[in-house]
Amino acid sequence: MKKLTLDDIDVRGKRVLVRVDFNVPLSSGNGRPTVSDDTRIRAALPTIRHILDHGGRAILISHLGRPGGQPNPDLSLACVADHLGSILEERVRFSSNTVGDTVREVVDGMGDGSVILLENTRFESGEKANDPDFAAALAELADVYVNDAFGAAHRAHASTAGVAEHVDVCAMGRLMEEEIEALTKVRDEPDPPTVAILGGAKVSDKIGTVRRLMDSYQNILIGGAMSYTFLKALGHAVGDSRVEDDRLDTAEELYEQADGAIVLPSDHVVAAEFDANAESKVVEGGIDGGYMGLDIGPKTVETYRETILNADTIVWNGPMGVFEMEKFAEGTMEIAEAVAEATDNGAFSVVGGGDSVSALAKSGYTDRISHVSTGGGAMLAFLEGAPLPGIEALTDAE
Ligand SMILES: Nc1ncnc2c1ncn2[C@@H]1O[C@H](COP(=O)(O)OP(=O)(O)O)[C@@H](O)[C@H]1O
Ligand SMILES: O=C(OP(=O)(O)O)[C@H](O)COP(=O)(O)O
Ligand SMILES: [Mg+2]
Repeated sequence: MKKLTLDDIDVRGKRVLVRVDFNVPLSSGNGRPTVSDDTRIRAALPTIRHILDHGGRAILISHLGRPGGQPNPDLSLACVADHLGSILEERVRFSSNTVGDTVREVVDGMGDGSVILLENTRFESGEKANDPDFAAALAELADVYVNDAFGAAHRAHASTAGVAEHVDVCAMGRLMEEEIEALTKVRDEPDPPTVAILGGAKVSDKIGTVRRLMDSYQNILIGGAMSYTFLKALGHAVGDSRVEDDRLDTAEELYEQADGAIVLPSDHVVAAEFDANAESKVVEGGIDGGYMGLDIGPKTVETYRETILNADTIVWNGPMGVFEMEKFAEGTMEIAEAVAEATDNGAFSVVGGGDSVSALAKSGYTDRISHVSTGGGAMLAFLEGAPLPGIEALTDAE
């Protein structure tokens, strides 16, 4: 079912509540945190610009990280408001409250063509619970609602789904439109040979995707923390690596069903501590107690590289290791290079996810990828054909 877009709505003089995905990586040196990768902020600019240029008032809402329904100063969106102001070249106000009388007064007093960012929606327990009262409180700030948060479209939360039940006109933003168009191509007509590369930390979210991707993707290369849940399930020693113990059965079942399509790392970069300065070494086979796997090893890189260079369609979500730390970044950087090379040779490549895109930017290969998606979990959910609550909730177009 087609949904309303910005072209179908009149924003002039209206309070436009825009859900964006400003869940961006931050780096905190001394003092206030700063945005270390602003891909998701830049991706929302066309929607924000459209609203301002058409005399609307943009009220931006987003989550940042996983604060668990409690205020947490380390996950405040204040620094994101500053960053947005500098790239938008407009004054961006910030509200340290997300809902309530004070916010409503501020929003009601906004001039046409002005913009405000509200504090992290996940500081409120009603956000993830999709609590109708919290959704209604958000809706009080809106004449129309726009969802441009593709990266969070797989979440049925108050700011991504519930709020739409309380607002008459709910439309997609430009980024949402663009993502759907680009990803429909890799979902519906992927040219073989196909490869999906999956890694990162959000194992429980993504492991189920493997089941669906197995139907359309011939090779599934696993890296990152996800590897250790699979390896442990198959009886390998994984030491103190990050494992989701309640997914072991799923992992084993998937591996068997895949009949060779799922490939796991054969060597690892390990360390005794989760620390940028920890001493690291490469091990093959099992990982001893006291050590944790923090990156894929050189042999694994070589095997994965070969498969990637042979592919005509490549989808990648999730870093191969803790790329934020120099010592554990190499696997991710090498895989980024292989994907860029394959793309130069004619493959169609899609890389998605907040952290994956940040890793890609670090590698310098962003411009050599066919489509860079702002969604990780959302992109995988879309590719497996699951309905995305953040899209479903919007108003149907005639
Ligand atoms: N072996 C590992 N152990 C612990 N964390 C890991 C490991 N490999 C990758 N990670 C972490 O996974 C995070 C990104 O995961 P995720 O959010 O799932 O990816 P994306 O944002 O691209 O969808 C990164 O912060 C990275 O440090
Ligand atoms: O960063 C996000 O997803 P991603 O890590 O899969 O790229 C989205 O903002 C969703 O965040 P969530 O997985 O905490 O709901
Ligand atoms: Mg992430």
